[in-house]
Amino acid sequence: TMSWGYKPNNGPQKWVENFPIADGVRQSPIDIVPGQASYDAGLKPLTLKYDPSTCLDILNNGHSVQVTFADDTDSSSLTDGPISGLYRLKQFHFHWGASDSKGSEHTVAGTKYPAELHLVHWNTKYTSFSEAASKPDGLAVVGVFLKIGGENPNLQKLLDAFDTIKSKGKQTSFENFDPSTLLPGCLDYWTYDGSLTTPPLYESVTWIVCKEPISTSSAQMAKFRTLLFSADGAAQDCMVDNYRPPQPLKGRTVRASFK
Ligand SMILES: COc1ccc2c(ccc[n+]2C(=O)c2ccc(S(N)(=O)=O)cc2)c1
Ligand SMILES: [Zn+2]
Repeated sequence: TMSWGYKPNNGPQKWVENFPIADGVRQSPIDIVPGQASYDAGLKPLTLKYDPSTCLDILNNGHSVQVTFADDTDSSSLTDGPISGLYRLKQFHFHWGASDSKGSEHTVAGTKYPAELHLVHWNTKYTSFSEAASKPDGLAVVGVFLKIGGENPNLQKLLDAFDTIKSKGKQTSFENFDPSTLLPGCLDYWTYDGSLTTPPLYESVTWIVCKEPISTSSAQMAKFRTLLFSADGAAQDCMVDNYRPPQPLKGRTVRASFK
């Protein structure tokens, strides 16, 4: 049997067949409607402390491009914001479209961005990422939209590694990258209780979506589209449109850290 993907025969409309939680009460992504978000003065600013020496490698996992971090210490962490305790950075990855008109998972009043960055952190009240991944307060993912503007020199460091990880299963060492260089200047955010946006779709994510996008160029977006869903030797299948569309809010409240 084929594993899950983003095509008509194995994509988001089919995931519920093997992952019934796809129709759950706190699924992600969602359409964020700023006018309906509730400003919460109790929300703290995000504290993101990243140590570039924890950066390990860059991988094509067949669904996205992922940069993985050493998470055996608290060196790269998320605290404050809407969460309590300390969450360690495990990895970051992206979702993007076949064209600049689509690609993000969250949307803002129906607006799609060409891509979305996810920085995945796990709650150190649990002993590991794997244990945390299925707990209701196990993960916190910071989402950052990418919009078409000037070329992004920090993003380029990632793109320069893409030729060596073109196909599924390829990975290469990637050291001393500082993920904070991919954060917007303003860290105002929306937050809500959600899920992983890919199978197993665990309802374990506190979502923290930054209001301000970072920039990328059309040429840089084209570089993302040179990656392949397929492994070496298989028919070349361009890695594009690896995003899940927005899911029903089902009564959830989206809070804003800003007025
Ligand atoms: C069997 O247990 C797991 C647990 C997690 C898995 C996973 C397979 C793929 C991705 N993950 C992830 O960790 C994962 C999936 C989606 C996201 S997302 N796009 O940030 O919501 C982040 C992280 C399997
Ligand atoms: Zn993601």
